[in-house]
Amino acid sequence: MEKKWLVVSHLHAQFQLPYLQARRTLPNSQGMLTTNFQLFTCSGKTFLFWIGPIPALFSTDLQLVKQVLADRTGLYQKDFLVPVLNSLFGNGVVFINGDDWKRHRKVVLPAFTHDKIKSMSAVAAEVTKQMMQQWREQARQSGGKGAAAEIDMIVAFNDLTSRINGRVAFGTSHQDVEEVVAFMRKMQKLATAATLDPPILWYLPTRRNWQVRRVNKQLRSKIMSIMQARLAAMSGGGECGNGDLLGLLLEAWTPQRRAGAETLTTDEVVDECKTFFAAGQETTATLLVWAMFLLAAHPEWQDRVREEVLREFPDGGAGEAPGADVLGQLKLLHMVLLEASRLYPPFVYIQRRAAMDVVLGGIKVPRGTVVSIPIAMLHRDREVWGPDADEFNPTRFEHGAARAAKDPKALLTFSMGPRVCTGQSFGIVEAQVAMAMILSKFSFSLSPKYVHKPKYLLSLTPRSGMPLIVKNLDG
Ligand code: HEM
Repeated sequence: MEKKWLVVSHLHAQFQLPYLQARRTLPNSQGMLTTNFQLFTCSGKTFLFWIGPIPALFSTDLQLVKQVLADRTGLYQKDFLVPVLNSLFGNGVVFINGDDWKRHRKVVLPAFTHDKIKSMSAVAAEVTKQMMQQWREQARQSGGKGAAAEIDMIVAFNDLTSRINGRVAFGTSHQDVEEVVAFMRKMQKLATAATLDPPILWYLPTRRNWQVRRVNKQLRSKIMSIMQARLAAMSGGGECGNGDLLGLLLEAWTPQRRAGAETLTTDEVVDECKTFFAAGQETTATLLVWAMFLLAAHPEWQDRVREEVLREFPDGGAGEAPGADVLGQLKLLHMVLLEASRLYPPFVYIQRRAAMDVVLGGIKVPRGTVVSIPIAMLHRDREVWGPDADEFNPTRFEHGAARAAKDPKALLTFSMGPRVCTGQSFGIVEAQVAMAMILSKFSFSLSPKYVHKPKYLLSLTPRSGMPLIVKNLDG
């Protein structure tokens, strides 16, 4: 085949769509996803579109996608296409490249060791216990039959993961943690709203852009004050580490970068704090929301998983964190989480930008081209996942993620290759702990008010909330 730009002419109408509009319309619902996917399969899996003046390849060709994600030579780089993401993540490990990325990754990786995940699961259990207490109270107050309450899972899980991530990042005792969390949530809301603006507004001094700057400044000064307080405690003979992310970052902190050393500047420490929260909070909340939705929509699976939880973790509601041995036995729960993350991946798309001219899947790709990787669509490819790709079928993960589809790397919830999610185990364990505890004490079903209309902004969430009727099993 001649190597040239591949332009699928009868998708011309789609090229006209501004990129973000396309982003909003493509994965809107299960039906919409399927329709668009058929459009792609019948017209080739890769096409060209434009983000303003920037050419972009959109591909559902798994082999091409793997070639991009597995690259270790720096051919495909991360890039902020939406400037507000810069305020949300800063120059943290998610968006930087090259030697800077290696240096940052080396500093933050110890935050994700087995021991750290173990202490995180204790925090997750404690915070989940508090949330369940609120649910019980709401059920009691509703006075409804069988002590049930309607609870919006989006609100509940964003609150839960904010508190867990805030405490894991900054330690459990610091009074400022709640404030940092509130600023981060504000920034996330502003960033989400900004993704809907026409791109030209991203660069103009709009009211929203001023707000972003203001909140970013407040956030930075709050993180700085936490850093100063920790340093003061250290100079008074206290512990620097505290075992949390901030402790690790402070160990690597020098106000000036020293060449060749694994050090972080002040701004880089602040940005890594923001990144830890921005990369891990909403993603894990989204995974929990969709897992609960799927179990509410498939009560037979809810019963099966609850049975497993009660067998392996009879003390679930008492608030003890299930240990690694218990989590290892919750196989059905793990399968359900993987299947939820396949059908509703929190990151619907990820992107890279070609750092030089390359040939990708037989297509000549000029330097600067964006490669857009639609994880949600790849996860529903019937050729890869089988004819039931659109169905909820956790048993496909019975023998692990690598054997669930025709290609062992087909599950891209956490991406793959050198830039794979560092918080993968963290997010999964957090979700396992919360789900195990909830399942052991509550049953849940979809509220009649629920409307199935997923929308994708920064993550894939239900457009009008996720109200579930939650029933206290203890009556
Ligand atoms: C269910 C939860 C999560 C999902 C679905 C998820 C998904 C992802 C994906 C798809 C990427 C790759 C992004 C890209 O290539 O552009 C990524 C990267 C990353 N994630 Fe997660 N993530 C989750 C939880 C977390 C948590 C809890 C943390 C930390 C607290 C975290 C920290 C990171 C970091 C630091 C990166 C950047 C890695 C690098 O570029 O070297 N993630 N995540």
